[in-house]
Amino acid sequence: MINSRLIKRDIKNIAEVISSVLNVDVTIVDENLIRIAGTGKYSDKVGEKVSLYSVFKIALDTGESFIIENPRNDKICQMCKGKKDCKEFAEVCCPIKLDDKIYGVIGLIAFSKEQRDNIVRNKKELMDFLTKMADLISSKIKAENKSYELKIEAKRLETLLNNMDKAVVSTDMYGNIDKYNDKFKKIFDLKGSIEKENIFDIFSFIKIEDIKGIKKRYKSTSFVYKKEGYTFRGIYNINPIIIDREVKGYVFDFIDNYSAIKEFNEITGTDYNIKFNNIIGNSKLMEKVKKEAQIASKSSSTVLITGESGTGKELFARAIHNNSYRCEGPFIAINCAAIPDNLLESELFGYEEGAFTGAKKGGKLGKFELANKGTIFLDEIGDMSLHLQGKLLRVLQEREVEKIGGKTNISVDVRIIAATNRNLEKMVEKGEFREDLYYRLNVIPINIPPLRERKEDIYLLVENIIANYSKKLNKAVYGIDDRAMEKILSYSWPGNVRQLQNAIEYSINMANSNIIKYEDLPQKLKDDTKKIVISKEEEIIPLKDLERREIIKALEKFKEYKKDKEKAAYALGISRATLYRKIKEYKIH
Ligand SMILES: Nc1ncnc2c1ncn2[C@@H]1O[C@H](COP(=O)(O)OP(=O)(O)OP(=O)(O)O)[C@@H](O)[C@H]1O
Repeated sequence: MINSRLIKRDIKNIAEVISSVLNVDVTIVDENLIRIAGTGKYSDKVGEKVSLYSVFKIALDTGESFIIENPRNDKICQMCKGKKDCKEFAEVCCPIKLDDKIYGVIGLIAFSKEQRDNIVRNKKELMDFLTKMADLISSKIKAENKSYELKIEAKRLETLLNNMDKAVVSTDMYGNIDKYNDKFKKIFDLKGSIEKENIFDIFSFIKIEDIKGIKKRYKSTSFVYKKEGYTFRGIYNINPIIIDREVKGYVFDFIDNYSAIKEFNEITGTDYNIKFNNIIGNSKLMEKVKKEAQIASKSSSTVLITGESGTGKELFARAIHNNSYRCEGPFIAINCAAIPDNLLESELFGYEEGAFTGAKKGGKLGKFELANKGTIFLDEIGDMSLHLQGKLLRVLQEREVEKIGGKTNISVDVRIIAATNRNLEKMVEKGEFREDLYYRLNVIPINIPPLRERKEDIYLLVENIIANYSKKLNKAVYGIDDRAMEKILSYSWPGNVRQLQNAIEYSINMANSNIIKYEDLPQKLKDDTKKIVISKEEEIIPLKDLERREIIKALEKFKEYKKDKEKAAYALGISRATLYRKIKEYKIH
């Protein structure tokens, strides 16, 4: 389409050149037969549509050039509506072609015998000249199309950049800025045009020497940006632009801590937006705990959740967070038993660049900093070393974090929810847990009772778990038969809800009808009958002994396997960290 004003002006000039060289009137129409240029008699008719039954239409349709030496008598003129009134002495048509597409036609009209003779005499030269003029117009259209495409491309890129969640900026290989999105200026509080400014002058945390010639993505480095009282923390990546194995520039992307956590949670699927009504159970005991937790969610005091493994401590912690005024902030969970002590320290408190050999460039943000304005969930707090307990106590008292190798403390606004399945009071008595920390943590205690103490909840739990897992496993299992349910109700569930979930998942996998039958249940559950019967006849076995025995059994069973501990923990319905802890606790070798 010949749309732009610029190109129409060029075409008008070309029409005038042709007219003055050949001394004839010129008309140029576009592909819709609209006159886009005209000289002499036709100069007033620009913008009008020429007849559908004109020779222009034939030139458009056939893509052929032709000369009509005897208008009215030529066979082309026979279908022309204006034949009767035609005053033309000759006519020449030359299509404007570009890449097999016809964009219009140049037409010359002779209104005198002299003009006609001139045309007929110089037929060949005239055609060559017109073809060249048509090519000139085509090249202008081509350039125009290209610039239009580039404009669309630039707009598309700009829209794409501005719709990204991240702040993005691109530079040449020396760090001179060429493109950036709105978010980039916004989050770093940059005013006016920053084009051609050097990124290394804006950010002191990135040095050209560090990235010069890097050929791989420089990933997930934390930064602190400070500008006139404005502090901004986040994570950045540097992506080199490589052409023919040479670095031609860089694209930097930045994300603030809060969005980074949100993104992480979305990717890992951990940010299930748990609310209190997602916690299943309507037993009196459960209703009471939920009520307590709901009250706790409205306060900012520290919460200590106790309960056996798999009772839903993390679930409650999430529900408390999501029901609190901090719900828009991050929820960061960390398992204190799963990480070795020295790593746990840097995970929790972070470190400064150069704090120790092997410390990452740019340092590391600790979970406390990441959880700023949100909640930190310290799971298995009973497994934290005394040294770290001291550091945690300082955070609770001062609301400040001291980074490893850091010179200044960073103040944080974080709510702490701690959880444990160990008896902290006993640990305090034995000197294994700091008493002062225990009281600081135990401001709002919440105890989740084990499943065996609230068997009424099992009905609802089973119903929900079946619905969830049959969907997940894509199996049409809708219920459970009485015998299987009886078994489930009589079992003691040392691994609580997590173990129940595992058992139902297993049974759905085994089921070959729409309902779970007794035969589909895990062997461990079916075997349990015998034990219960025997123990009833003989003596009551303490739960701890039972637990120890089952753990040994599971470890024996999987000892030849890869990831034996993981498999044993799965079979027992407890987490790997809990298994390790219990191995230690029961002194199993
Ligand atoms: N009342 C409940 N309603 C629904 N799901 C539950 C309930 N209690 C626990 N669960 C589910 O059981 C599993 C274990 O729960 P969670 O991880 O919260 O337990 P935990 O007490 O923190 O365990 P651990 O001490 O081993 O870390 C999760 O999948 C959780 O969703």
